[in-house]
Amino acid sequence: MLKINKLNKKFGKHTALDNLDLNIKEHEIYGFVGPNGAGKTTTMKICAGLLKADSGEVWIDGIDALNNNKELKKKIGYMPDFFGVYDNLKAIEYMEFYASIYGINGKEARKVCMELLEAVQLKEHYDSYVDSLSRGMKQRLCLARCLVHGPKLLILDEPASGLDPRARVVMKDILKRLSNEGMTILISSHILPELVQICTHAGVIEKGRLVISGSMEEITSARGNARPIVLKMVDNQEATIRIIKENPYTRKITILDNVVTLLFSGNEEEEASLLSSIIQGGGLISSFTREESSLETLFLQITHEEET
Ligand SMILES: Nc1ncnc2c1ncn2[C@@H]1O[C@H](COP(=O)(O)OP(=O)(O)OP(=O)(O)O)[C@@H](O)[C@H]1O
Repeated sequence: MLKINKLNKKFGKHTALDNLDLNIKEHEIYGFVGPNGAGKTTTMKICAGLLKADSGEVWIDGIDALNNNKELKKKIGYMPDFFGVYDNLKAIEYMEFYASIYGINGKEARKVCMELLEAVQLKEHYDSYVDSLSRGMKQRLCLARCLVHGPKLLILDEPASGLDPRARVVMKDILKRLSNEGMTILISSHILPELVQICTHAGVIEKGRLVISGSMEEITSARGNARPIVLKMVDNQEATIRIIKENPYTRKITILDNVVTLLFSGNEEEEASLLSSIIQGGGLISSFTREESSLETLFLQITHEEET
């Protein structure tokens, strides 16, 4: 459904995309994960025909997307991370405005728009002003607007950002339903546990390159049995970190606030010995657990890793 070959984009001297390859098949919900500035938005904007690439190819449902903007627009629905809404319009007027852009008018527009409002759980709000809707509702309205012309590929840039947990669950359910109905979805997010729940496939992008891609199972097992030790430091962090770094079985260490994620090659005994030396060294920690390998730890490993 979406095939990207050797895509390149520079902003001045800065390389945003560096020979990026990506392949998403029909009906996949593909999570696009990467740290700030990795190139997610740039990739999505190029796929949506909003930004010119320097070189490379993008194929969407058989269309050469970089050279066929008109056909491309019919194939995709793009929801940006920051979206404008028309606050002085009612929800149904907002939808019908977008429908008219695609040549859908009158009774047909009303029917299509009401169906879509129902699909995003906003049917009862069809007559409400957009500015009276909550952030989650506005985001769902924006999603409904992206669907008005029946696209085959949805490109969603951080659709859950700024949403409270309940609104995220609603958004997730809607996306799952769309996928079950045949939609292919490319979705970027920093909220990694959420991507794990919703996505069938994922890829991690860093510095404009795809560093890993595949089904969720393939990805989480790709790094073997890299089950990290996660520990929470309460006090004397410097001593704890020094002791961990000095341990001969420490392979990689990631520190985010007071949480250390550690790739450790030792067995259970060596693990216990590490814990004991941290405590003897004056480190105060509130938890020390060996976790399952997950997309989140993999992401940390790939993107924030610090060689020891
Ligand atoms: N219009 C622009 N002009 C100059 N540099 C840009 C422009 N747009 C993006 N960049 C740079 O290109 C790189 C990739 O940016 P991009 O927005 O694609 O990253 P991202 O993965 O979407 O990040 P985030 O998660 O923060 O949204 C960054 O270093 C960014 O600063």
